[in-house]
Amino acid sequence: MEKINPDWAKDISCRNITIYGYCKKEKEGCPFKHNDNATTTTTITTATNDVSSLLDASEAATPTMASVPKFNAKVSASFTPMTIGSDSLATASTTTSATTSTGGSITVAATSATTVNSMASPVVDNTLPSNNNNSSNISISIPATASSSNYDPFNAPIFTPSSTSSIHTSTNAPSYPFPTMTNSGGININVNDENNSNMSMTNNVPPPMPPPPMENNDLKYPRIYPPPHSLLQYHLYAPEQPPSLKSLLKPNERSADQLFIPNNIREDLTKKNLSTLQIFPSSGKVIPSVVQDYFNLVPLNFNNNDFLNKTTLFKVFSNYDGKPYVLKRLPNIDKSMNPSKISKIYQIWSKVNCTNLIKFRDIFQTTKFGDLSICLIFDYYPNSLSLYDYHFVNFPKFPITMNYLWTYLVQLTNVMNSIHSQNLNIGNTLNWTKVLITGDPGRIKLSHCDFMDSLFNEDVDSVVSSGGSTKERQQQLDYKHLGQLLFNLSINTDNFNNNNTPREYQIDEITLQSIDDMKQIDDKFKDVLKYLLADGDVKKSVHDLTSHFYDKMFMVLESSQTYTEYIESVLSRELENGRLFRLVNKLNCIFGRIESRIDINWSESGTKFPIILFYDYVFHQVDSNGKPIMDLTHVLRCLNKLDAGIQEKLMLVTPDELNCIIISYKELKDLIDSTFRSITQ
Ligand SMILES: Nc1ncnc2c1ncn2[C@@H]1O[C@H](COP(=O)(O)OP(=O)(O)OP(=O)(O)O)[C@@H](O)[C@H]1O
Repeated sequence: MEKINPDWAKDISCRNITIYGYCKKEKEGCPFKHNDNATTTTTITTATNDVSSLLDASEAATPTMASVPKFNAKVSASFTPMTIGSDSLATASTTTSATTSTGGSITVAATSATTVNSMASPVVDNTLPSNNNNSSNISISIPATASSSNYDPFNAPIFTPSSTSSIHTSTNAPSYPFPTMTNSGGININVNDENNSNMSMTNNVPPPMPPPPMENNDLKYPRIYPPPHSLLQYHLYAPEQPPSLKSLLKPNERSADQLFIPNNIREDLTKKNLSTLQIFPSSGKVIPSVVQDYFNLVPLNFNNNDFLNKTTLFKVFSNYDGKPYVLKRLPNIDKSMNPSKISKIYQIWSKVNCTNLIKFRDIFQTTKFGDLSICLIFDYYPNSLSLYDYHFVNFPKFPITMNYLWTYLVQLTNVMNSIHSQNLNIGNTLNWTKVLITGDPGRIKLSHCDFMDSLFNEDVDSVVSSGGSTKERQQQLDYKHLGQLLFNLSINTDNFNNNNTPREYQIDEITLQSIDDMKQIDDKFKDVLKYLLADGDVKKSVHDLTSHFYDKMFMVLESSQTYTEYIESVLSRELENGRLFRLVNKLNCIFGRIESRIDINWSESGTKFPIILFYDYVFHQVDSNGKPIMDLTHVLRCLNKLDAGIQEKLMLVTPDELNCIIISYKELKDLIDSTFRSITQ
């Protein structure tokens, strides 16, 4: 070790004080200055090889945070391997093996020259004295208060997003289709706007909502939901290639878009997520903010222009399990309704489990809407459209083909079978506004059964009466309702080409002749319609019904399975994302922690130092001019090798290129795993 000149050392603050808050060798004759703890600007001299003092000091008591300089990863361990013949490679190759880590397998090579401990170099001032070439005097500014560690997120001022978009103040902005009323928050909601009562929603994604006119400007919530800046930009993803380029690809080649989820599926799922997460500026008066166990009410049937007195649908979140549900409110309930009837309805209907029926979850009475309402809770299927909207209203319209008709028939037979087997009936809710399309290919769910009838008209015991003639008659009527629905869809297939409102025929308007007259559907389907709509004493059954189209059930099964396999293959492309995300999370959890700044294990001679170098090697690559490089292939390759824990070795070099570590991915993986485990225990 070089002898230290006490004359100049006495004016220089001891590095151990800076790093650890005290110096073990102070009483043993350490020549550096020790009585200057209060200063916030320190000078470190690195002209010595005093690594041992650094190590010794670490064995003592825990230093205080305030005296510890901030570790700056950016200036510590970023290295890009240079081309052969460059200076740095020459430096690296002339290194001599000096120390070995505790694991025994991590080789640290160090030059005879002394290095600055980058762990202890927070804010570099670059005020290097020009008269001393061998030593690096670096001025370090330590903030008087460690701002990051003192930050208290709970006491920080609340951020209230606000938008300056002119749309908020525009007097021409369309208003809500709700009754005019003023609430405590100053929201003025206007119902009588004819232009807006038919608010069209492509794929049922509500457009960004324009704000209601404000009475005062003190409102603290964002006025557009979702805020425009949070809408995803789909075009940022790999666009599909034109067919001409696609055909040039060899069988083993892939274009960028083929490596990811197809754009249409991603867009669809993203829109669904967006709808699920959408919130509404509830003031607590017009729409209550909490109803029983449910909160964040967002109206779903925007066309409802008698908001207070009609049945209303809301998307809600459950306070119990955090999932989204649909709350259907039946207003103005008779106060004399027996609560036991309500609970019986729940017991009966919640038992029905069928993939083609939206699950009924809960029922309760509430006065939160200003009257006595009954609320029914169902599963929520974002962006689902009724058959009517899907085929006749929404843009683009989907033409009704024979395949759609068979698919619908099979699925609706399935739901009818499930409901009848529980001794229940569907009722007249089996129509094209209550059957929802929830996905491809033509996946449908019945959204609602006749709860109203059960609640208001029937004796609740008749709802469960088994084999009773009333129930049987109602079940037989379900076949007619199914026939009516399918007939209405069939007869309006041509409606796709014109803009006429589709005509809805009542059961008694449908004749055998009108079925025969339909040119657009095949004879087999006509037979099914005739069976469903036939009058007479013959008792209809699901068994007899399916005998008319059992071969079509195979077709539906086939298309459903093919689609499932397609979706599985798409899913498998994204499989690695989760794995790599977990790995990146793991790395970020252990890297750059405040406590690691004072931990000797994370110092240049510590066992964890390879993690710092590896992190910079993966994410902070620079080119030979020091310019940052963004090479995702490099990142992916390194992370995959790390995850696999292969034996391949890599050389990690400190930014000053004076030290390097040769380590295998396997050793790195073990090191990262053990470090992660130690902080999660
Ligand atoms: N469970 C659900 N998940 C997602 N969206 C739904 C659900 N139920 C209904 N919707 C959406 O709400 C729209 C309106 O549904 P529905 O016709 O049942 O309500 P409504 O107009 O209040 O009914 P009613 O005719 O009883 O007044 C549907 O077309 C569908 O887009």
